Amino acid sequence: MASSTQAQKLVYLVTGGCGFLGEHVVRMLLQREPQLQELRIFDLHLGPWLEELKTGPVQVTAIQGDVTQAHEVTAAVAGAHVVIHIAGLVDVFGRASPKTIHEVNVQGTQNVIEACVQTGTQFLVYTSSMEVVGPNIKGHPFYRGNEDTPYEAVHKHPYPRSKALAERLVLEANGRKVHGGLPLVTCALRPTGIYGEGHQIMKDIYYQGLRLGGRLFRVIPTSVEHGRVYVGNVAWMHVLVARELKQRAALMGGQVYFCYDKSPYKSYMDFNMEFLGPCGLRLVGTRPLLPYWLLVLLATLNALLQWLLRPLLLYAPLLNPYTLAMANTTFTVSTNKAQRHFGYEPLFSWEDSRTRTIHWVQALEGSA
Ligand SMILES: NC(=O)C1=CN([C@@H]2O[C@H](COP(=O)(O)OP(=O)(O)OC[C@H]3O[C@@H](n4cnc5c(N)ncnc54)[C@H](O)[C@@H]3O)[C@@H](O)[C@H]2O)C=CC1
Ligand SMILES: C[C@H](CCCC(C)(C)O)[C@H]1CC[C@H]2[C@@H]3[C@H](O)CC4=CC(=O)CC[C@]4(C)[C@H]3CC[C@]12C
Repeated sequence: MASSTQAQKLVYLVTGGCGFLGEHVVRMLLQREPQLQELRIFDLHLGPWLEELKTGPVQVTAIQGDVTQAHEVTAAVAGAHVVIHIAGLVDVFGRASPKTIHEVNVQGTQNVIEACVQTGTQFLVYTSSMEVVGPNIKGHPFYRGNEDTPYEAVHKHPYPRSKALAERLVLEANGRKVHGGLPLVTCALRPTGIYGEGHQIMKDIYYQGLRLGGRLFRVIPTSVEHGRVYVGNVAWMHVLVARELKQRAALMGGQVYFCYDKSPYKSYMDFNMEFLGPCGLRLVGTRPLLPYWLLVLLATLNALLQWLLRPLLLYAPLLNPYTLAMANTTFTVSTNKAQRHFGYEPLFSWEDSRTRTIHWVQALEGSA
């Protein structure tokens, strides 16, 4: 395979390229990566929108495949210069089993690493998550933290545990010799809660509000702040990291970067209201309408019901002990590491991000 210094035209592979973040990364690469010759999009489920991309100057190759199948991953990676590994099972609601989450997120990532090593692909960018740090189950706040802030990361839930294990695999693989003798260069991006066009949870909460007569009810105090980042800026960070990793391997290899932008620090629901408010929803209550102990009880009941009903049906409501703990724990980042290491500045201002997200909600079917 040609090295990046010889080749002006590059082959990128994006795993999970048809998901919420993946689609934004794919579109951003096509718009803003001039060195791109071929873009391979690997996903379990290919989206019909891929067809419209195939008429442009860059060769777009859609590959239906499963990251848990090593041979499928190796075939897709062979000949790629850069792999952006986004595919993952994002489940904090108990829809998938812990085993499946581990297989996709950990074994899938191991397969991607081994495929790079076997085929001689030198650059690997991994989409990790803020969840590899926290919030932890003890409810310790992480307030305006950065990549070096000490924090007691305790992972009991299968999703954050899997992301933490996978991130470690990626970072430990930095420096391994790939086929041909060159070193593998890896790094991991840790988005906080991503929002923007295509965000399924935002959509679910919006429809829930419509069903409740245009109202949502406050259950978490405004004082609990939650880190959020616009999907367009997360995509932009991926494009930049993938580009700069080739030039600044010594500095960036083996590093982690939080994904951040200028989105305001707010509670999860107050933040969502920035978009849902202009779309006709109202958040009832300036303080939580239910005492916290009652929420804990309801969340525990939901978990019990999920377990009891599992043989019959999948009961997976938004509220469970884990999501309650997440929503009720301050976790915000304040860092400029990405700016210092590879010149990242958010591409979209907060105003742009907000407007784009509002337009997307307004265009949803059944919108008020
Ligand atoms: N949504 C969020 O707020 C955050 C997400 N992340 C990470 O970003 C990545 C993308 O997340 P989203 O776009 O939100 O999720 P998503 O569910 O919309 O996208 C994940 C994509 O991976 C694909 N996929 C799942 N299992 C696969 C398999 N076995 N083989 C091949 N493809 C498979 C899915 O089909 C989907 O297209 C994930 O790795 C997630 O852990 C990190 C931080 C925050
Ligand atoms: C669903 C939660 C909000 C509803 C809580 C309720 C029922 C009490 O009102 C969401 C609160 C925090 C979210 C998570 C957070 O943004 C971090 C994440 C990172 C990821 O890598 C994946 C998604 C998520 C776990 C995200 C999921 C929804 C929340 C738990």
